[in-house]
Amino acid sequence: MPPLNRVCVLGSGNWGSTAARIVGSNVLKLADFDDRVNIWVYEEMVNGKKLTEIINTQHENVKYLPGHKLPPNVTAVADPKEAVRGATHLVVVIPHQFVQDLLASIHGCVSPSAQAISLIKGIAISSLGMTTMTQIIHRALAIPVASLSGANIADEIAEEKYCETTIGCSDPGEAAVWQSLFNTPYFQVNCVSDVIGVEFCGALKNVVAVGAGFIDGLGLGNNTKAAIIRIGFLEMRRLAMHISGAQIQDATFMESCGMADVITTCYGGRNRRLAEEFVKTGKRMSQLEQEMLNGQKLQGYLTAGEVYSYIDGCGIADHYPLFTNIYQICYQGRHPHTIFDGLNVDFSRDTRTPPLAS
Ligand SMILES: NC(=O)c1ccc[n+]([C@@H]2O[C@H](COP(=O)([O-])OP(=O)(O)OC[C@H]3O[C@@H](n4cnc5c(N)ncnc54)[C@H](O)[C@@H]3O)[C@@H](O)[C@H]2O)c1
Ligand SMILES: O=P(O)(O)OC[C@H](O)CO
Repeated sequence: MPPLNRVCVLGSGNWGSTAARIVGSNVLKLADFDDRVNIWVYEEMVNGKKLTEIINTQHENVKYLPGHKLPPNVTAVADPKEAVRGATHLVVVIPHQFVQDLLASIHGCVSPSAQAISLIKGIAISSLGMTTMTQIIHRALAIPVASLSGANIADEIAEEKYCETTIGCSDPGEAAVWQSLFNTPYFQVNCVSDVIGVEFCGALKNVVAVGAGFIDGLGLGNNTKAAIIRIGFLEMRRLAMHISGAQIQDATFMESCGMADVITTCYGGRNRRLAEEFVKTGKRMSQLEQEMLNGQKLQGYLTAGEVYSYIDGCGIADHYPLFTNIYQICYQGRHPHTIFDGLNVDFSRDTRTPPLAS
């Protein structure tokens, strides 16, 4: 009999713990997967005890996903090298600012026949330009990497409220395996071949969420927020197409990872909530993150900085007035009302859809 596949979840925050809950339950139904699922936990003390010990005895991540039990076959491991040992399927789900350090810590420990999926919403800027998380993981581990992103507020999924998600995977066989690991009656997975398009959507919507939070903080209404969502969505698509061109499919933007995620994040996400407080209190985002999130991390204001450094470096910032305004409000002390400056951009030539025959 061939050896069983084994999953390791790298990350145990709000979404990481929720993903481990889903995968931990699904592997029990899959004959070719080992029941044991390791979850790498960035170790910390919670109420005088190690978080790994709490998870392994109470089967609950009391700090990042309180009130929801993890299946007992999910085992918390503090050493990332030990966590990935023997894993055939890596689920990478940590805040994007920590991914490089994590990958360095497991260098040489991952089986060359393993594969990975990134649930991270973020991008990175390097001398190579703007890179996605699947590209970074692939470069570090030299294994195939898929992406998963969608309108997925973790707390709602932990409560098993129906939603959809999108997996981007170029190999249909591997996509089917990832789907079997994640799909549940309340978490409906749709697979597409556009790996990078899925993750660009997930990363860039966090910047739009910051803009939506500014609108809420200014006390403006639903129509105004809808305008920011529409323009933000078009800037997301324009930037993704600019960077990866033909690799990205227009249809991806209509999946859960695209339009649906922009909507949910602009109404219910952490980035939106803290951006609203930023306007109301005048505090910095990093301070609000520390005060309000109990260790959870924001991606949106960091991504706004990364996006701006890229578009400014390329001399194309004037094609992205909303992203530029959000960056300048976050980092340069501009008043949130300036979010509307220069938003009358023509996006009509961005679509690749041919005109309908008359
Ligand atoms: N929470 C959600 O609703 C949600 C949904 C979809 C996608 N995501 C994405 O998933 C990714 C992970 O977010 P999350 O919500 O699971 O995390 P989180 O924000 O809830 O928690 C932060 C995590 O980072 C860990 N951490 C802190 N310092 C660290 C360090 N130096 N090195 C490594 N880890 C450290 C903490 O232990 C904790 O596990 C992000 O890219 C996020 O955008 C989140
Ligand atoms: O809480 P946020 O703003 O990090 O968003 C969470 C998810 O990405 C929504 O799909």
